[in-house]
Amino acid sequence: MTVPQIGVLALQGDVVDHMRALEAAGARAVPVRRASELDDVDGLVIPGGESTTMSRLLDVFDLFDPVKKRLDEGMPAFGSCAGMILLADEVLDGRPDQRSFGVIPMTVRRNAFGRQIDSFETEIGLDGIAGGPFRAVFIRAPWVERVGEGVAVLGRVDSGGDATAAPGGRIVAVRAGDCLATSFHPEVTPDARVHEYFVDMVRSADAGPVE
Ligand SMILES: NC(=O)CC[C@H](N)C(=O)O
Repeated sequence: MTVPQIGVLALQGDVVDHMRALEAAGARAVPVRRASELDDVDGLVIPGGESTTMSRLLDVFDLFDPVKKRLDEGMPAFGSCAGMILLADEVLDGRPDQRSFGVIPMTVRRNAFGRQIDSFETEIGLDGIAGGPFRAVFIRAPWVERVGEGVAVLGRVDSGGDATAAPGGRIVAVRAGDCLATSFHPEVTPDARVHEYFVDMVRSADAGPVE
């Protein structure tokens, strides 16, 4: 597959920015609003927005189970912010009725930075992404408090002396197999490297494991 077709879950959130970033990264981007539209995609982006609302809309549009099925079958996915929350298998400070796909074994705390500062930008290094630090934009962002087996930590934010943070800072970017998740919003900056990284993941998933 030279030009992968990547869906952006288009129920709510910053869909258009992700589509533009995916196209800039060499993919064809399509919005996904109904289950049949999942059939044609090689990967899926779950955008930022509000995870509680997205969880509800996934049920209303009968999309939760079809998306979960494709994810369980190994479809590559990238979740940013609310999308990260939707990929987690444990959500703290969530609403009791909010659901997530549970494909990345990690504990995510919603609005975690909110108690310190609502929205902020900072430069962070990302493992596997060359070319120097990445300008990361955090908007009522979650952080990751636990990563399970098979989850690689790709990026952290300096926790500014926060004694409850793990050494090295709060985890804000992870990869588990063909799933990628960031607390921040790479789609709002012109730097397409995170989307390029995901597009490469989708290409290699299609090629299958290296023998
Ligand atoms: N920018 C975002 O996606 C914010 C996420 C939001 N706080 C949530 O819990 O879903």
